[in-house]
Amino acid sequence: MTLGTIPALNLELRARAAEFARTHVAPRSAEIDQSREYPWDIVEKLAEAGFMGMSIPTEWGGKGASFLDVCLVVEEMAKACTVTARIVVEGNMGAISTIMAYGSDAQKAWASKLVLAGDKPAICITEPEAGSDATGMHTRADKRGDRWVVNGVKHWITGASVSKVHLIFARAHDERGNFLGIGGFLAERGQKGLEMTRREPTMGLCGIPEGELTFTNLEVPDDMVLRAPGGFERGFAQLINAYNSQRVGAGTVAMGIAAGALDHALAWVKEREQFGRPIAEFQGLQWMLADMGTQLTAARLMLHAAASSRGPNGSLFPDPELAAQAKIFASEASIKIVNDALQLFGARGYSRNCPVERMARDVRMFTIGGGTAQVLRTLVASKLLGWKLPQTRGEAPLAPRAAAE
Ligand SMILES: CC(C)(COP(=O)(O)OP(=O)(O)OC[C@H]1O[C@@H](n2cnc3c(N)ncnc32)[C@H](O)[C@@H]1OP(=O)(O)O)[C@@H](O)C(=O)NCCC(=O)NCCSC(=O)CCS(=O)O
Ligand SMILES: Cc1cc2nc3c(=O)[nH]c(=O)nc-3n(C[C@H](O)[C@H](O)[C@H](O)COP(=O)(O)OP(=O)(O)OC[C@H]3O[C@@H](n4cnc5c(N)ncnc54)[C@H](O)[C@@H]3O)c2cc1C
Repeated sequence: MTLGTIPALNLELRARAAEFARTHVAPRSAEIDQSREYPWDIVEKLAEAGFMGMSIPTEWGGKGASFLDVCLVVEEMAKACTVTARIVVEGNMGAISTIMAYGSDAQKAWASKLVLAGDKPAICITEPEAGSDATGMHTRADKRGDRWVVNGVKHWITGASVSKVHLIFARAHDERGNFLGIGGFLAERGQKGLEMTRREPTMGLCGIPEGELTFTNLEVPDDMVLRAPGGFERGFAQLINAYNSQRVGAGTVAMGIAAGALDHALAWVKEREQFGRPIAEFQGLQWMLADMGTQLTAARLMLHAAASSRGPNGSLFPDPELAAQAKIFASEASIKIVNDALQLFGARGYSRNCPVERMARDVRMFTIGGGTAQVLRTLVASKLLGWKLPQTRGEAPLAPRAAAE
C-alpha cells in the first residue's frame, strides 16, 4: 500500500453540487424519508445536471470524472439527503465503474446509456446465507448453449425494483456442471425471471428500497457476462476489487451525513439559550464540537486519499487497504459525530421533526453495508501482517512462507 498524493480539489464542482443540494434536495429530504418513495424527481434533476454517470469516460458520454470528484459531489448531497447521495454513489461507482473497466463495448454502451439517463445500478452480492462470507454464495449460473441460466436469491439489494442495470455475482458452472468460479452476470429490470420478492422495512435510508431479488431461470446471454481479465477463476477477486470504489463512496456518504449534522448543530448551539446564555458558550459543548470537527476532517482526508489511490498491479480502483481503513474510520466516526449532534439538540434531537434524528438512523448503516467494520478490519490486518487470514473454521492463517510451501 502506498499513500498517493491527493490532487487539488475541484472546488467549482463542489460548489455546483452544494448549490444543487441546497436548491433541489434539502427541501425534499424529510418527505423522502417519511414517504419511503424513491425520489424520481431528484433523479431526473441529477441526470440533467450531469451528476449521474459523471465517472463514465467521455467516449461513452460521461465526463471522465475521478472518484475524488465523485466524492465531492456525494458529500454535498449527503449533507442534505442520504438517499440522494447513495444514488450518486451507485450512479458513478460500484457496478457502473466495474462495467466500464471490464465490459465489452456493447455492455458499456448499454450501461452508460441507462446510467446517464438516471439509472442507479444494483450490485447483487449478498444472499440470505452469505453476507460477510460473500464467496459462500449459492446463486448459480449454468451454461446452456449461448446463454447462462441464473437461479438463486439475493438479499438487501439497494434499489431492488427501481434499478434497471443489475450486476449479479453468481457461481458459474459449465455445461457439464463443473464449477468455474464466481462471475458477474448483467441483467435488466423487466427481464423474465428477475423479480423483487420482498422489501425490507429499514430503520433508515427510507427512500430507497432494500429488497430481496429472486432469480428463477433468468436467462443471461453469453455476451452479457462481465469478463474480468482473469476469467472466472479470478472473477470474484477482480469484481470485489472494483467494489473498492463503492466502499470509498459509502464511507463518503457517512462522512457527508456527519458534516450535515455538524452544520445543524453549530447553528443550533448559537441559537439555543439556557442559563441566560447561548449553549455554545459552555466549554463542555465547545470541546464536543472540536472533537466532532476533528474526526470529520480526519475522515474526509482518509476518504480523499483512498479515492485518489490505486491498488497494486495496475488496478484501476482504489487501494483495498486504504479503502477499508477509510470506510472503517469514516463510518464509525460519523455515527459518533451524528449522535453527538443529536445530543446538542436535547429533546428536540429526539423528535421526528429534527433532521438530525433522520441522520442518526441513516448513518447507522455504514458500519454494516459494503463490508462490515469487523470484516474490513480483517482485510486491514491481513495486509499489515502480509498473511492470508481465512475465516473458515479449520483453515489456519497463512504466512507467505507457509503459503509457498
Ligand atoms: C472477501 C470476503 C468475501 C472473504 O471471502 P474469502 O475469505 O473467501 O476470500 P478472500 O480469500 O479474503 O478473498 C478472495 C480473493 O479476493 C481478493 N479480495 C478480497 N477482498 C478484496 C478487495 N477488497 N479488493 C481486492 N481484492 C480483494 C483476495 O485478495 C483474494 O484474492 P487472492 O485469491 O488472494 O488473489 C470478505 O472479506 C468480504 O469482503 N466480505 C464483505 C462482502 C461485501 O463487501 N459485500 C458488499 C455487498 S454490496 C453492499 O453492501 C452495498 C452497500 S453500499 O455500498 O451502500
Ligand atoms: C442498507 C443496506 C444496504 C445494502 N445494500 C447491498 C447491496 O446493494 N448489495 C449487496 O450485495 N448487499 C447489500 N447489503 C448487504 C451488506 O453487504 C451485508 O449486510 C454485509 O456484507 C454483512 O452481511 P450480513 O448482514 O449478512 O451480516 P453477517 O455476515 O451475518 O454478520 C453478522 C455480524 O457478524 C460479524 N462477522 C461476520 N463474520 C465475521 C468475521 N469473520 N470476523 C468478525 N466478525 C464477523 C459481522 O461484522 C456482523 O457484526 C446492504 C446492507 C444494508 C444494511
